[in-house]
Amino acid sequence: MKILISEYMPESGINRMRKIAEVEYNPDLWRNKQELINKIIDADALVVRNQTIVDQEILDAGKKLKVIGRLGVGLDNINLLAAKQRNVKIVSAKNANSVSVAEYVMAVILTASRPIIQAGEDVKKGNWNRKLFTGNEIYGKTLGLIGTGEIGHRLAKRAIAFGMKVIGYDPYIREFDYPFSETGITKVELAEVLKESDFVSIHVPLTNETRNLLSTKEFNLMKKNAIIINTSRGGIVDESALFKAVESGQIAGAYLDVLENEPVEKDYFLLNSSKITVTPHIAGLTEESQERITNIISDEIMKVLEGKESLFLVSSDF
Ligand SMILES: NC(=O)C1=CN([C@@H]2O[C@H](COP(=O)(O)OP(=O)(O)OC[C@H]3O[C@@H](n4cnc5c(N)ncnc54)[C@H](O)[C@@H]3O)[C@@H](O)[C@H]2O)C=CC1
Ligand SMILES: O=C(O)CCC(=O)C(=O)O
Repeated sequence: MKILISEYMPESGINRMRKIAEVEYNPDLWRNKQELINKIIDADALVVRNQTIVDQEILDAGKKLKVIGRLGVGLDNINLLAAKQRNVKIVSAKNANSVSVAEYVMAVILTASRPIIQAGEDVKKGNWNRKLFTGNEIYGKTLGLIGTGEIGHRLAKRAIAFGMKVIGYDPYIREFDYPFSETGITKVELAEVLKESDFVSIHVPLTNETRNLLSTKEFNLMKKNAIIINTSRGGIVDESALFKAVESGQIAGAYLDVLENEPVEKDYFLLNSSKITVTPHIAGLTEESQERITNIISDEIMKVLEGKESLFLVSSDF
């Protein structure tokens, strides 16, 4: 059997899978579609992160393909319907990086509120500007969540521990899975999240419905001091409209871990705003989450290839 890995995977997972199959590891393969097509022809399994676009053409080429392992959560880079039609199973690492993303968002909220890095740099210049670096408390501020699933409810728990009020919009959440009484999130409509929040954090998948979910109309509802945090997917926030909203002072700023087209060059227009901070899709990337994800995905791929039951199969009911 052959397992093809087209993006970065920690060595421990690769070695685990070598016990049952030949493993071809090429972390840059996602960049070259033709090479991926050539290599997938005799692969039984494919392992990807979020950069390999697994479209119909790739799935057509993968005649022997039985399973795709997603080293993470978001599935917007995989044509799920085409995979289902070809009986290719998908395993994903549900919630294995949720704590990492929740902690990243808390770090952003604290960074936006207290200029510690800037104050430290100023002191190194020989200054002692105490008043200049007066910050804000996050205690009593409102965090608005768009999407209250695995990441959203973990973030709520952490924000509530800091004394924040947490409201959330998620029309599809199942109360049975995530009881709001236990998560501490007050369930509201999207407009209320936008009107009431000091921080708006996005935690929904990229779908036809969520593409450009936040654009000019939505920014116009927001407070002037509000900060948008997007760790979810580029494409959910309309980037041109965001740039205008931030530069015109309609909202205070944005922290984006994800962009519509990744990676970007240094002249990318969003990087020209001093009020927008972009990080290179790292919210879920910690040593701990990577170990969890690697173990789950390598184990689950082997289970599928050996005909055993996997509890990490993505539902084909979409
Ligand atoms: N930047 C990073 O490193 C990472 C990014 N992600 C992204 O975060 C997303 C969310 O991850 P999880 O919380 O684990 O997923 P999840 O599936 O547990 O939660 C997503 C929630 O969004 C809700 N939702 C779906 N459509 C919606 C809509 N139109 N309006 C409002 N709510 C809607 C669902 O009901 C669900 O509760 C992933 O799909 C992925 O794109 C996930 C992990 C790491
Ligand atoms: O760490 C990665 O490769 C991507 C994480 C992510 O975006 C996800 O899990 O959906």
